[in-house]
Amino acid sequence: MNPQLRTEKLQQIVVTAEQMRNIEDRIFSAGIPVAALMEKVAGKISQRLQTLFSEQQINRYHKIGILVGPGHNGGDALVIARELYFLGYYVIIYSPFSKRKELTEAHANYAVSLGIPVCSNIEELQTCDVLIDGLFGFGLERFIIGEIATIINTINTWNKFVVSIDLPSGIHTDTGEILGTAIRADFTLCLGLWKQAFLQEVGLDYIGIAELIDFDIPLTDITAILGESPILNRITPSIAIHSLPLPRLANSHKYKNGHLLIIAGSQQYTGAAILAGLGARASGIGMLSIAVPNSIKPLLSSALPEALIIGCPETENGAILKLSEEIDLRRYQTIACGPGLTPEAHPILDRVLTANCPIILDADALNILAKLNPFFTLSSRQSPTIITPHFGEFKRLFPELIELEKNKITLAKQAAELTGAIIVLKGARTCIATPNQVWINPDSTPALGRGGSGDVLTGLIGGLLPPIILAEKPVESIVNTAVWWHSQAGILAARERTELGVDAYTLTQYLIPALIPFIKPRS
Ligand SMILES: NC(=O)C1=CN([C@@H]2O[C@H](COP(=O)(O)OP(=O)(O)OC[C@H]3O[C@@H](n4cnc5c(N)ncnc54)[C@H](O)[C@@H]3O)[C@@H](O)[C@H]2O)[C@H](O)CC1
Ligand SMILES: [K+]
Repeated sequence: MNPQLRTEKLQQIVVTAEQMRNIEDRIFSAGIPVAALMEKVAGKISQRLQTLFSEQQINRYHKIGILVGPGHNGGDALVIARELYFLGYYVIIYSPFSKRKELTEAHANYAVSLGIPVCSNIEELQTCDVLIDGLFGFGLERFIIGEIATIINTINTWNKFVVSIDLPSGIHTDTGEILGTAIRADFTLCLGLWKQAFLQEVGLDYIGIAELIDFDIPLTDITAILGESPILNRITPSIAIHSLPLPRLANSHKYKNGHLLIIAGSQQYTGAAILAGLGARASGIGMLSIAVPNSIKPLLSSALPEALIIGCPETENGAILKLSEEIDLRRYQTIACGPGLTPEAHPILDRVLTANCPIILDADALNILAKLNPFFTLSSRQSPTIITPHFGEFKRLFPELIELEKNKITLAKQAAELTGAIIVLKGARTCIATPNQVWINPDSTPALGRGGSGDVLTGLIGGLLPPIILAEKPVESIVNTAVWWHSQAGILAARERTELGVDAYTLTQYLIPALIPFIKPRS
């Protein structure tokens, strides 16, 4: 297989500890000796460490401490210690365990025979410039307590540059939970396949920058364990780009690119409607209509001159009372409803739920939905429904699920199964769940954690959907695209303006620039 295609495919795959073990068992039964695989893997890590060290201006005069655990994560660390030693680095080994797995023990003995220094007291590592964490990998099976916990806590207080092998020691491979305590890494080199922990939010602050080290696991072995269409997937740039309605047909016109209706805003939250409109603008939507309370129509018209702004009767407090007579829901390929509505706009949700096109419900539409028996309401819909809750909104919608389950990925999947809706559970690792599959957006930025970001996303999803509906393609892939694109815009904006400089309006201005590097110009 072409190496680029392989890399692309691997970036999409996610495994649990059990699945990794099963895949590993298959390759061991096929004939590769465990020791040979460890050499190969640790050799690749050593190569990557050399480039990483030079990026970090770490040279052979710096001292590198190697933390060695009892299992094969520790074995990897010892092979790395040996390779770095041969390359001329100043390494020192520390292994606070009386018992080690046989192969790990053999590598420890060999390292000693070579004269690599070993220390017996954690304090001796305090003079190191870098620490390589090989205490535990995916074999961590219980809480870390006692002396090992103290060692990890001590290391964390030093603020050294730490590179973890496979996972930061102490992180649960599947849930990302901290099992008592965990190493706070600056960099984590995940081995072979992405473990679920990297897509969970709880462990993110411990993982640092994460990178996958491919060690040539045959794709057939991966497929044998995960199946042809795995349930859990990572969104990759090429998957996201592939679903965009590009290039446009040469004879395209506005109606071919679809018509979106956004129902949003109130006197209190005018900006939410504008931000959703600007999100939709970046999608390239053919026709954009925005229904708002009458009194804010002039503001919307000046912010979005290309859109058709429809003023609606409003309540005393300036929320939409009912949709204007001129709105015929059959005219749109998608309706996005919610940003800035306020709960007073509750009568309009009943009407939106009757629409025969895909609908996106966000913000106040979700708060209103929470009071309407969400399971029944959503599962009664015939056309696709996309809901975009953050965790707080999700809790209000599905309190029954939260009582039984903590894992966000599982929660989103359960909600999708029970409602038939596409659940976009927003956060640092947004997951998009349908009844059959879950996709996770693996890259984002905390810069997006501020008011208005979600309104932009709702508009963007809304604007991307109509051409997909007209082309009769499945809707979920474009939802993934919108989530990925939105966070790429945040990442680019944060890079150019710092993490403080990404207000929601600025974010809308980065949507197109974030896409440009990924799009081939029409030749
Ligand atoms: N994926 C692969 O194909 C390869 C993985 N490699 C590396 O091996 C580890 C997994 O190795 P394993 O020996 O199964 O597990 P660990 O090293 O993570 O540790 C298990 C070891 O630790 C003991 N233990 C577990 N929990 C605790 C605890 N809380 N306190 C104390 N001790 C604990 C347990 O009893 C075992 O003895 C993987 O991550 C990779 O780094 C291969 O090198 C290459 C192929
Ligand atoms: K580790």
